[in-house]
Amino acid sequence: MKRVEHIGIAVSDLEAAEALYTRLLQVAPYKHEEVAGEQVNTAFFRVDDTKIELLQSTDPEGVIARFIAKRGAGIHHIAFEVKDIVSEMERLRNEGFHLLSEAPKIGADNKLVCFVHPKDTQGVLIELCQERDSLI
Ligand SMILES: CC[C@@H](C(=O)O)C(=O)SCCNC(=O)CCNC(=O)[C@H](O)C(C)(C)COP(=O)(O)OP(=O)(O)OC[C@H]1O[C@@H](n2cnc3c(N)ncnc32)[C@H](O)[C@@H]1OP(=O)(O)O
Ligand SMILES: [Co+2]
Repeated sequence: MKRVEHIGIAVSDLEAAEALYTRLLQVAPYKHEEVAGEQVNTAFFRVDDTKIELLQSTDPEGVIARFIAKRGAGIHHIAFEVKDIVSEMERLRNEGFHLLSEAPKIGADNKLVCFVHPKDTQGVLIELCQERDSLI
């Protein structure tokens, strides 16, 4: 794993959360993107060499909506950048971690992503991500 690529934060009102993080970080979001496959709208802020990813559900039954219903808004996942997501997935499977997809999925910001079940990681949802342009 190379570094923390982003921290995902589940929010119920993206516009209000964006305004708040803009005030907090003193920087505007550099990007908005809908990821239909994950049923989310996102806004991204740069913080040094990492990012904050705000996530609002586009579906009342989506994972972000369910997370907020159960736990309230807040930190949803930590994403680690990896060099080769397929081999990292294989390594983690061999280590006994339960991955939430068989293969990498399309994420936001030009990434391939996959998730490790929070039950295997002390209650923290972990995302792996790899830049799509850097595919090996
Ligand atoms: C924008 C695209 C991409 C990117 O490029 O960065 C993203 O970040 S997408 C982010 C949204 N997508 C995902 O999170 C996909 C992976 N997540 C899942 O598949 C599910 O959320 C889950 C982790 C498998 C949980 O789903 P499910 O089992 O259906 O939900 P429950 O609500 O029943 O929860 C079961 C259990 O797990 C706890 N939980 C749920 N989410 C989290 C979380 N983020 N962190 C920690 N724990 C979590 C939940 O509280 C339940 O616990 P118990 O109540 O104790 O059973
Ligand atoms: Co993410």
